[in-house]
Amino acid sequence: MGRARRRMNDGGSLIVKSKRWLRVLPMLQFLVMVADLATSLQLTRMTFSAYGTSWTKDLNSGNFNLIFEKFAADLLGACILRLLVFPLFTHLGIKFGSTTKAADPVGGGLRCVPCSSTSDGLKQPLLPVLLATRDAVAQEERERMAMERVTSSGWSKCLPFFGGRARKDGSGTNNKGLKEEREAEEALQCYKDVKRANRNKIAAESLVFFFSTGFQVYMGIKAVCFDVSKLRVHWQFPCLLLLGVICVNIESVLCCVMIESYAKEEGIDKPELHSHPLFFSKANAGHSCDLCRRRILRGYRCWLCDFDICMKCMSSSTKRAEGEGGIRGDKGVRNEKEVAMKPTEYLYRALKLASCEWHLLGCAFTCLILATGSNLVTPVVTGHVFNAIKGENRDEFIYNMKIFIGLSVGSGIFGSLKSLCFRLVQRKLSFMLRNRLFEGVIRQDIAFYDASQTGDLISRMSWDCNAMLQPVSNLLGTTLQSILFFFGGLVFSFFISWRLSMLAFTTMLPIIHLTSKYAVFSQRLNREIFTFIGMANSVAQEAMANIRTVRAFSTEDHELDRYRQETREALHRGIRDALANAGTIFLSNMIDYGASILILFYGGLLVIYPKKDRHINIGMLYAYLRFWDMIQSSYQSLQGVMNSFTKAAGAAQRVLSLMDSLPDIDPNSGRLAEDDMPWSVEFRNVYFVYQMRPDFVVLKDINLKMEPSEVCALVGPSGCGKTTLVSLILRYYDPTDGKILVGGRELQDFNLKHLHKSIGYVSQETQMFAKTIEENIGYGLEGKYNQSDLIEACKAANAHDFIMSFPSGYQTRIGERGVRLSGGQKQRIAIARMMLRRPKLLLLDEATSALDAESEAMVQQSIDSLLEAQDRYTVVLVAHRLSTVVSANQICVIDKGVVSERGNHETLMKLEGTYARLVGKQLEKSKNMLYGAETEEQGSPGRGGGRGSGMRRRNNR
Ligand SMILES: Nc1ncnc2c1ncn2[C@@H]1O[C@H](COP(=O)(O)OP(=O)(O)OP(=O)(O)O)[C@@H](O)[C@H]1O
Repeated sequence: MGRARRRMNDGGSLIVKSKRWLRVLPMLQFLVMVADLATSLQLTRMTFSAYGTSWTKDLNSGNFNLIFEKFAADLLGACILRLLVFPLFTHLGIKFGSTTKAADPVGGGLRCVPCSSTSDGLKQPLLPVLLATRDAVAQEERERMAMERVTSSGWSKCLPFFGGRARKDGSGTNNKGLKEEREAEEALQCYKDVKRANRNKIAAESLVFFFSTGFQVYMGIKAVCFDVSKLRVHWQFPCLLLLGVICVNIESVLCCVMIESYAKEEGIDKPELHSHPLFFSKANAGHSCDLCRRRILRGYRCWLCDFDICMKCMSSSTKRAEGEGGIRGDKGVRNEKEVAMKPTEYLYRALKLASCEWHLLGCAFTCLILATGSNLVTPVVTGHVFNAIKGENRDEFIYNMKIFIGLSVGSGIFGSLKSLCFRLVQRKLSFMLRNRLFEGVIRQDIAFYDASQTGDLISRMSWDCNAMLQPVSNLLGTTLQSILFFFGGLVFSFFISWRLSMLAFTTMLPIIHLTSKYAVFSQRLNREIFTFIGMANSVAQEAMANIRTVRAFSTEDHELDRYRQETREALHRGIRDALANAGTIFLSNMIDYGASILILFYGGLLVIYPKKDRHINIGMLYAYLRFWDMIQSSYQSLQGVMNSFTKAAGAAQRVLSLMDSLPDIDPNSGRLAEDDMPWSVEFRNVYFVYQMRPDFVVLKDINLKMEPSEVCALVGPSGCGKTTLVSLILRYYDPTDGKILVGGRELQDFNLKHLHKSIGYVSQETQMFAKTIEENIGYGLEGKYNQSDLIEACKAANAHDFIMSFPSGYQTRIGERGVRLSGGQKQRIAIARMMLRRPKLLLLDEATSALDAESEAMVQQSIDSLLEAQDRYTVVLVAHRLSTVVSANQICVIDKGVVSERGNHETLMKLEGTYARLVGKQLEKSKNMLYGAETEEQGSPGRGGGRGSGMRRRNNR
């Protein structure tokens, strides 16, 4: 971590460490206090020089007004009090608000382990995994033999009494359960400590704001009472007073920043699990762990990017390797630190994105400045109009009205032009961002999809894109406008009446404090709401995708409950947010109205009872009120932008991290496959481990050669690794160890996009698009085939006839994932799709598994004709039905990830090994089924047509 940190590991507790930049804060505070003291000294000196020091005389004469004015001159006293109070509260806030314990009882000494590189994560585990597998097998064998010994000696009956295996297992689980329970208890205790510390922090900060408001009120009263006409230089007093108010504000803000920063709750750094600090939280009750997907009651949470992790995964440092979520390439989980986003970085990226529309932006900014300028001058002109009305001055009235109309028209035109330009920029950015994000998603390695959920990705593409872009237009439009309004309003209002301003500004600080506290609270709640809605969407998406299974098992209510549970959680948080929002609005409105009352009351008095140094007219009072509104609303909108800005930085990280992440297997690099190259495929000492199952070696030391134009069949029990071999030829994954050669050259040297053009693949699960049949068959070949090619391919796949039986023929739309077709029809379309591409290397992974006997016979016929034309294709055939593979040149039997037998049908039958056993079993099964079907047909002629025909079909298979 680049940040300078001092960490102490104190028996599982974490002492808060300082950051170098924090040392600047006390120095800054000291400087501001010196400036404050100097200002107060000067103000006091001026007051004494104006009034003299004989206020005891006034006390005797009972001139209390004068006494107060003189007493109010004692600004030095207030300043000294500030110098004591602010540091004291800061100290108390840091002392009692510090989280000396981070809620990490489970982390122990693990948390600081640096993650140097995750890219070698896949290479490393292989040896340990192999050793662990060997040990596990040996252990299992030992246990089995021990059990056998016990069983053979007749002790098995006594097992329950002697405990034996059952007791061992039971106690193990118990111990584990107790440990987890203890860890959860400790985490909860730490969490309570952290909560208490947070409460202390908030109390200290509130006291700081309370006192600073008091000091401001004091200065406001002083401003109202003080008679500047007694001074030789009139403008010095208000300016110094304003400087004093600014100092008070800076001091109180710095105090709070110091309390927040020094007593900040430090999250747990576990870079091997997540790139941001993690915080223990009870608030994520109901969330799912992003690694194991289990629901969690208590766990750890990243407040930056909505990452949740359960206690169990938190205590395991290797979980991330097999956990879901995160960005993962073919070489393992990406180190997200590389793309971690700070708000400043976000700002830079957002502006960089927007910079391509510089001409629109330039136009928008010009319009914005013109529109804001007109809006700023309008209240003053309105004031003059009122004054002209009150003074019944017709010429002045007409003159000011003309200016007013001009300003209104100008502001309207420039305002709408500004909105148009910013909106256009936003739309164009949205278009660009979405396209780039989809490009970023679709180019990821297949390993990325093994660990991702479609719902999450879709949410990134919709919610996160919106959240990221929202402040871009706000930032460009509203922020600048609000800044101009805010400072312009301040300057104008100060010029109209500095006394009113000093009085009115006393309410600013409490409003800032209130709204900023609410913003933090609301931000947390809103993040949780987003998470719950995302989870509800995932539930809905899953249910809709599997609607047939849902209907078949009548689990609609169950799915509805799951959905409702997520939305209910979102609702509860929404209600809490609404209540807090209402409370904040109520309080800040009250304070705001208080300010307006003060302005109206004191301003009204100034209008009604003019004194020589403190008089304003009715028009200016009206203008002042308008400026005050302007300041208030611009401040509120600035705060809104800041909130969405922080939110957007989180969303931007999720979007940009995906956009920036390049796949480990780059499909565009490498040499092009020559047309006349020999299409042999060779596996040399290939090992393979799936990232999501790092403890299981799927392929072990595979050595296999498929000669050009040869048919190589892969057979073996389910789960032995046949499909994995095909995936490696397609380079969905790179082998964990060893090499794959195509045409004698390493597969990794080829340009994958080009290579795939020469490979035809029919997968186990046929994948269709919600398009027409023709579009599905010609997928990826747009315009590169003619109608006769299409029909020829379909005839070869025995698909032409059934396609023509549809009223719209090749233009029939087949629905999402091809739901309007049968499994067999889909498989035939997939075969036609493959044939149309005229591939050199055919990969058929159970290409006929979904076909009925008749269709299978037809498709088998077409595959046979393909296979017969051996001089054209090299074929890798995965099949469970051994009848399909009899004629293959080479049959490889894969068993538990190794090639156990190799040869043609005759050779393997002579070996009398696994293959012969598999063939025997299938023959026996077929015979039994045939026999069963026949007896059933004979025994119950009445029912024969129904059940018997089904049995016959299975038999044929
Ligand atoms: N994406 C994946 N992530 C983790 N493990 C996987 C993944 N795909 C497959 N596996 C595991 O790898 C092993 C081999 O799977 P594979 O699909 O290659 O088997 P197969 O021989 O083709 O099986 P079948 O004949 O049933 O299709 C299985 O144990 C499976 O659970």
